[in-house]
Amino acid sequence: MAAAFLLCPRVALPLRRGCRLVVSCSASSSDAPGGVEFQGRVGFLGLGIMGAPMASNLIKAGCDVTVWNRTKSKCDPLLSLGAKFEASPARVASSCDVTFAMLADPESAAEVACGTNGAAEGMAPGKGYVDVSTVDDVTSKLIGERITSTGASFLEAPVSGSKKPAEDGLLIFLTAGDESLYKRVTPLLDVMGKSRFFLGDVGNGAAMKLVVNMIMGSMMVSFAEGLLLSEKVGLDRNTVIEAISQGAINAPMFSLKGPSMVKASYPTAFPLKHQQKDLRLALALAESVSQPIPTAAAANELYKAAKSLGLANQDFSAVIEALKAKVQSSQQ
Ligand SMILES: NC(=O)C1=CN([C@@H]2O[C@H](COP(=O)(O)OP(=O)(O)OC[C@H]3O[C@@H](n4cnc5c(N)ncnc54)[C@H](OP(=O)(O)O)[C@@H]3O)[C@@H](O)[C@H]2O)C=CC1
Ligand SMILES: O=CCCC(=O)O
Repeated sequence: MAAAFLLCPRVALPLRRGCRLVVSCSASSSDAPGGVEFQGRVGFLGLGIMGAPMASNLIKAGCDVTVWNRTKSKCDPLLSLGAKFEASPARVASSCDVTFAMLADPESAAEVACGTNGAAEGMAPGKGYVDVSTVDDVTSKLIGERITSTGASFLEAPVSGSKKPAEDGLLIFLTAGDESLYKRVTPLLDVMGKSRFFLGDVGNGAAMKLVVNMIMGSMMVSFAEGLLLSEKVGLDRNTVIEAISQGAINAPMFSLKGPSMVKASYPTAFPLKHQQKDLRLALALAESVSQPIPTAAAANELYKAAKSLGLANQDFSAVIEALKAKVQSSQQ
């Protein structure tokens, strides 16, 4: 799809009221060949590592975007790009046609949607709420029920892809819920992402996201073990990374994170605390259907150990430090 964008660029036409975003590339909006358009005002709640670049891409595409963030100063760069500000999620929702939310975890996603001055208070028939945070299916259903009780529509749409894909508009949306809202926001998803899946009922998007991140969390631990073993047996770790990149277990994550892990540097793209949250939620999901996931359970213990070493806000690749600490404690 990225290649298709090169051949068929997206066209953004801002109007006086709201956003008239015309996606002229049928490859990016295959369910409406010949182009689809979104008309209306767009709200964005939560301007962290992911939310800020996603909202920024919507503004750059010509959308009329209104933002809110708990820490207000994080709105400033978006306001400089032309965003409007409202003082609460409820006010954003009542002034916008569709509101996106990118919050840290189930607790914050539920609070921002359903709490006092939360988005639900500003919702009404004809409006839509799209939660792109990574949460569990139970939380997503709770948010969905509260939003739809106002007559508004709800779509869960967690994303694969990290800080750089968010900046580059190359995320992967794993959506579920109201299909007409999905179709309505397709042009917006295609500004922020390179692909999208519609998975049916609310909960399926959350479950898909947790499965993907469960695999990713275990892969990272296995990679970290490999790097430490390589070092112990005298192999050059950068050569190990290069050899991996040529073979069947090649993954962009290894080439991207490996060189900085060798240098014990963990610039944050995906915070370790969020990876541990996703493993915790995946374990609960597996428990709910009596599915054993012992490798993920072991990986989760290492992320918990890394958090207790003060690494919660570092990149999740810092989990390697928990393995190093294990070696040190076994030598004492
Ligand atoms: N980073 C990544 O690579 C990816 C992250 N995700 C998921 O996306 C979500 C956001 O991640 P990311 O942007 O990295 O996280 P950040 O920690 O950078 O941002 C979290 C956001 O949630 C807000 N927040 C936290 N607690 C509350 C609360 N109690 N009330 C209101 N707002 C709150 C923060 O506000 P404040 O600024 O005030 O702290 C901030 O806007 C998470 O669910 C994560 O798992 C998904 C894909 C990739
Ligand atoms: O939830 C975070 C996912 C990070 C990624 O897909 O690279």
